[in-house]
Amino acid sequence: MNDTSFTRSRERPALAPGRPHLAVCGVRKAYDRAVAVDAVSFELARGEFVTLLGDSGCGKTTLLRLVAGFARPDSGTVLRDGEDVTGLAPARRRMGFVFQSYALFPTKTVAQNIGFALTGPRAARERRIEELARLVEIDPLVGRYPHELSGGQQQRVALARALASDPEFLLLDEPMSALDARIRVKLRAELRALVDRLGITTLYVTHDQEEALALSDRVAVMRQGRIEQIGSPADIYHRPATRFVATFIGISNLIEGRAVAGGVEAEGVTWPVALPPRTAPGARLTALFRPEHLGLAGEGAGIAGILESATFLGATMRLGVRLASGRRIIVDRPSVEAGGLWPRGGAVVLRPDPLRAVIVADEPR
Ligand SMILES: Nc1ncnc2c1ncn2[C@@H]1O[C@H](COP(=O)(O)OP(=O)(O)OP(=O)(O)O)[C@@H](O)[C@H]1O
Repeated sequence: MNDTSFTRSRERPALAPGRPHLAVCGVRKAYDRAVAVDAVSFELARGEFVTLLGDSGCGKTTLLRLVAGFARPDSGTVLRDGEDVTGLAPARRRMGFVFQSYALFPTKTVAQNIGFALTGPRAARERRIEELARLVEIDPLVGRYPHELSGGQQQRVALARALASDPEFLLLDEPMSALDARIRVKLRAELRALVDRLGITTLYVTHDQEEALALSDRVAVMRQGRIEQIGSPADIYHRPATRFVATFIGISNLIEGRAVAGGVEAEGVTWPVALPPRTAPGARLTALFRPEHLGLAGEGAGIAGILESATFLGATMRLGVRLASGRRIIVDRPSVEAGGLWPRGGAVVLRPDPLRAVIVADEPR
């Protein structure tokens, strides 16, 4: 989006360092048949981009609506700069919203949609609409009606409308889900650059793990109304706390076995991994090996198997290895490695990287 000069109309008070811009404290919301959000707590630092990620029905939208003020929690509080805003109307929270289903007004032009909530003298409103249209790169289209726009263009208008009130926060609920993959990737990069430039604190909802990892400073993985883990994309991917998070994000080889010196014994071999402190010998554990955490060789020391499948994915080869126990392990190797030649049906050995594997808990602690 355009790098136009976009200045905030109000000065922000200086904050004590470390005070969260937004804090959600023990928020719960139940409907007749379901607890949609259950004792959720998290914080957003000023300017931070946090994504709520989870399957359909896990409570993402409800949580966003509670933050926005469209729904009231049964218990818990929402704090903005330390001030309790739980009872405040949405319009008074200094938050802008973009929802997947937040349809534009069909009988209003782009300019009228963007300026819908603007007040003040006409000339100032028109200047502001122009500025916002330039910001999201729809300035040539301001005279059009929504049905004359592509899906991506409509979401740009929705974004400009959300920014019109100069919000401190942007809340977005699956804003890209109606768009095709190429537009989605382009628009999300632009969105991130835009909120960074404006210094807006952003809470984003998606069920798309790739989108969450690509966009966010931190990702909150939700399951059944709770946040199961919140952390940087690298943390969530490389150090998932639970089995659920490990399987929800990326591809995982989960090895269940018993603690022995140097790792976990399973499938008749020892899988090298650092054990948590004070692990009792013989304790049941689950180790996670991502596909790229496993080296592969034609012979030598390692875990023996048969190469069953090899799929060319461009940068990587995805290899399926069958162990003597019958267990199938997925391995990703750079496709340039070994000349990219992996004979199917041949004997191979797996070489797990002990520095990369982690132990995951069955349930959140
Ligand atoms: N207004 C409502 N009345 C009754 N139950 C509701 C209401 N809104 C949500 N729920 C229930 O609360 C739970 C969480 O719903 P929510 O829409 O927050 O999930 P979600 O993670 O956003 O799902 P999706 O990705 O499908 O939008 C679901 O079981 C849902 O059926």
